[in-house]
Amino acid sequence: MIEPPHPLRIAAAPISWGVCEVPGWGHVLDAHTVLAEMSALGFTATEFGPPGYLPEDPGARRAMLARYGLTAVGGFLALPLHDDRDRVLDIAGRTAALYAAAGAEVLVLAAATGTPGYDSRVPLDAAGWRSLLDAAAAVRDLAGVHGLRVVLHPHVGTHVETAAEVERFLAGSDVDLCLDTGHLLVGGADPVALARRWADRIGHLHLKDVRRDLADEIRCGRIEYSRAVRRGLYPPLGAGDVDIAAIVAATEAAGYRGWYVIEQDTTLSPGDTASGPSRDAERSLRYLSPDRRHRGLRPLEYR
Ligand SMILES: O=C1[C@@H](O)[C@H](O)[C@@H](O)[C@H](O)[C@H]1O
Repeated sequence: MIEPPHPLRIAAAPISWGVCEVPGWGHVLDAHTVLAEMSALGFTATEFGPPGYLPEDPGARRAMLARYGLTAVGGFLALPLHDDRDRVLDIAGRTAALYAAAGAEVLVLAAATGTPGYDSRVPLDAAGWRSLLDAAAAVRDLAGVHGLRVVLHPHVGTHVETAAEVERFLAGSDVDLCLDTGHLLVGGADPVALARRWADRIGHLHLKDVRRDLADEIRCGRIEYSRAVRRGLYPPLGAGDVDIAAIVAATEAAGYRGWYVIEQDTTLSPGDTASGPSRDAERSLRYLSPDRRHRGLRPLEYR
């Protein structure tokens, strides 16, 4: 059993406190509350959350994070890459400028369908795929001008969702991957196998654990994605069916030195406080912590 040879760069994300880009997703806690919770748990970096959650002025955004001892990792941006290229590039360009000026490193792109939410989609045809791949490369170039790394995030209810679509994207593009362990498993991929096979294409990581029973129900169409999230699709790291330790081992062995963002997508109801999500985030942090032994936990096995 080996501990990783250097500290992992661990970061938080607002989605773990229910802050999501999907309209009507659930009760939204104010940003100060969420940042204070991250800080109290010892996080020193975070993703941004959806547009409008943090100040739109980059200096104000950076200062707000700094007030809680946090620096910027980057953020998630779901755009209909297959459609309306000018609009997509306009939004991506403005977002990249904001992210970079606020001190971020990475822009996490998803291939949105164009309809809100992630509960349904119609797969793309060949022409749609060509536009998607082309726009992803254009976003990568645009954001590169600002010094940002662009990665494509496979996501349920987007055009890069299933195992075959992830492979198709990787084979057809040189834009790297945000390996989101949760969405990959829900989409039917094996995140450990993928982490090993495409280790040199991983530009960013979202660590999620998943309940496989609910993931199977989503894939069979028995339950909508948003309902499965409400029913606890994503438990804290170590409490679900994803072999997180094997994934970290694979990426570390391949020389990955980027961020490990802990994400436990959740929804809150009116009246909910931050305490439930914070308890879960603490549990995930403990799962990843190198001093697990001192906390009475079994060391992670980095094979
Ligand atoms: O994985 C993710 C989503 O599930 C979620 O929808 C987004 O809010 C996150 O930022 C993203 O990283």
